[in-house]
Amino acid sequence: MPSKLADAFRSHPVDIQPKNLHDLKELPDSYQWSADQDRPEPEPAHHEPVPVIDLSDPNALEEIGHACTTWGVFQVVNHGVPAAVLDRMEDVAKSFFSLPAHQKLKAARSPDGISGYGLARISSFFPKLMWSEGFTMVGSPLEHFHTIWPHHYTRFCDSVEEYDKQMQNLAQTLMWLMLGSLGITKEDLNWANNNSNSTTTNPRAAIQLNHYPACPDPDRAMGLAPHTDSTLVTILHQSNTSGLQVLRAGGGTAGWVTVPPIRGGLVVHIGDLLHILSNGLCPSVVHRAVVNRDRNRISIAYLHGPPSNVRISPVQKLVGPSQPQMYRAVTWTEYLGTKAKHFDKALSSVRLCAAAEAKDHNNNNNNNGVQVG
Ligand SMILES: O=C(O)CCC(=O)C(=O)O
Ligand SMILES: [Fe+2]
Repeated sequence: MPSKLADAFRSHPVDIQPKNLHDLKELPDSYQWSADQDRPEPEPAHHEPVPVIDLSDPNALEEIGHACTTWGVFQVVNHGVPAAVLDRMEDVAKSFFSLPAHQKLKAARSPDGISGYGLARISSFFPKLMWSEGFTMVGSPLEHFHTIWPHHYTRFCDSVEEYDKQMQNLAQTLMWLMLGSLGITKEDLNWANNNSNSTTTNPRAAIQLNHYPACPDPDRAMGLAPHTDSTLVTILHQSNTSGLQVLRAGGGTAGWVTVPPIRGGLVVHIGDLLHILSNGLCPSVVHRAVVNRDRNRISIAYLHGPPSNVRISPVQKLVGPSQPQMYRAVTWTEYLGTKAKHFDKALSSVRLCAAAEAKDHNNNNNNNGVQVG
């Protein structure tokens, strides 16, 4: 098993080249999703909105606990990350995606690599292509940026570094709030207390830039197919154009719910590793991105995971006679490899006990048959 994050996909190369989607007047057949392939359908008229939590509110802990155990997603405001830092990062993404195709391809991700420009890796699990392009950064983007912008790379690198620092702090804060709401303290998780800041040699995060160009036939296209993130938590900044939808499971209100962009707000997704850590108490949210006719959309995902040598398993405090341990221990790199191989079956492939069948949200009957991974 590879131990470095950058090696996670060595055994599962994906070689699908991005195509230039700008200026296409019609949706090519290879991008036309049918209804049984989760083509975006209208949102249910009455549904609860995704919770918006003010981190400066004294009730924030309680609200986070509720959002984590029910939705697996929430938005945060008053989170302390300056709007200018978000704006500068959005500028990096816009500057990159507006480059001509041949320039972007200078930073192409290799088929078995993790960093660089390309289509979402999950494309290989679907018969149709997604209407998007992405750029993934694990560790410093310096090499790629130097190639693309020989004269301006320092400015762009600085914006990424600043964003990374702010997001790392916020991710830690959110993790402790989420775990705190489940009664987990720092004493229960030894690895999480080690705050050695060796992020360049031992990345605990990836930054994923996504671009969804305006689309001539948005109702038949898919920006990013339904999936769960292979992280502890993901913090998502979306530009002022909506597109993110989360799957609300359960009862009469089941369906896709749009997460409207809030100026300065950030979306927090629970990832599969936090689902494992919480012994299934917190669902990792199934989400997707839809596209629209007139506007380009940018999103920036900060994918936060554990240090690469740490094996994530259910916290012992959450395991007992009535709550058997649901998952075996996995490192982040191992889990990424498992996801690259099994996609929507990745969580069940690390599951230990039958009780998990009933509890695991990804296996319930209300998920409308979508692919989760
Ligand atoms: O663009 C979005 O809103 C979703 C992006 C996303 O889910 C991802 O990068 O994993
Ligand atoms: Fe995602």
